[in-house]
Amino acid sequence: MSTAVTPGAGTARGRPRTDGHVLEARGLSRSFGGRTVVDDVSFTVAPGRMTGFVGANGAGKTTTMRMLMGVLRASSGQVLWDGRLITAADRAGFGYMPEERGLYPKQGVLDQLGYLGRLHGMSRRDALAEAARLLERFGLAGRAKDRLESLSLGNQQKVQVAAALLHGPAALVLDEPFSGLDPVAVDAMVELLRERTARGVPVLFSSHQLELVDRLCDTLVVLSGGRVLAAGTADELRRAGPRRHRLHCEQDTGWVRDVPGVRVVDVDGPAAVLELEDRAARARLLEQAVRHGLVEFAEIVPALTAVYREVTR
Ligand SMILES: Nc1ncnc2c1ncn2[C@@H]1O[C@H](COP(=O)(O)OP(=O)(O)OP(=O)(O)O)[C@@H](O)[C@H]1O
Repeated sequence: MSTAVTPGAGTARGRPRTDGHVLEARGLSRSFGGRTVVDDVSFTVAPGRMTGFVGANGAGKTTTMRMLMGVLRASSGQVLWDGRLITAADRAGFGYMPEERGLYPKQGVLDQLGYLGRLHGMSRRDALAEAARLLERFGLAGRAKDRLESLSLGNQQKVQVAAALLHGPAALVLDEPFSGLDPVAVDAMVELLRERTARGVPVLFSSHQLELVDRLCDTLVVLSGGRVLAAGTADELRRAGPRRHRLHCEQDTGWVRDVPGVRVVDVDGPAAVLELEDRAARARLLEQAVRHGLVEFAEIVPALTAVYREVTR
């Protein structure tokens, strides 16, 4: 099923801000040796919104993010910042966590962050102070003087995130920032990212951890085979799929098969999962259900994992 949903004005996590900047991919495509791996991809990352970028291995997420950041040239299409063509100066103000990471393994953690902060125009003092604060938030204050390569991979990852956040970026583009992090580190990172969105920063991150994406994201972009299959809030994507209800009675629910306007997805003894054609079908169903000892009738709110499977099927 292919679903295209335009993000609405409000979300379960609050109204989007209108005072920040908008990052936009417009018709981005990229081919390698004649093979198109990103094909006419368009989406926006709104100010103050956390946008999750999901899709199977090889769907084209990293390639798209590289084009957004200008480290890879697009075969066609544009990247816009506040509705105009993005510039190198705009991008220099972004925080980017590339898939290939790219800090210096032999350099000390704090020194390295201080150096990166200076590259972004911070004073040495401010860069070191902010780096120390971020390391503290990630529980790495005691490792500040250690060489990066002496840290575990998960801890190196936290330093990478700190590097992306250090200079107060105007937008964040993060390629799988959560992979390999323990649950406490995930929580610390969620909190840090939420602080940024609360200030109006647009955040785009890719992830294969759908439960996390569900918990964190205001908006989702689902990529498959280099194309956008669906985009919208998690609630909009849920609503775009079939609406299902769970019925539970005291007696066997096999009778539901004979109720006009009711499509049976599954019947298992006293429980059934159903799709209803209209309100009349619902009324007919409930009338019968009461006679069979109705215990529960409720709409099923699908997990994002189920929605994802549905749209990529
Ligand atoms: N430099 C390159 N040269 C040739 N093919 C490439 C290059 N970079 C990416 N590809 C191909 O483009 C496709 C998309 O890759 P990409 O890394 O963007 O996917 P992804 O969605 O980020 O995957 P994953 O979830 O595994 O990281 C893949 O088939 C990949 O092999």
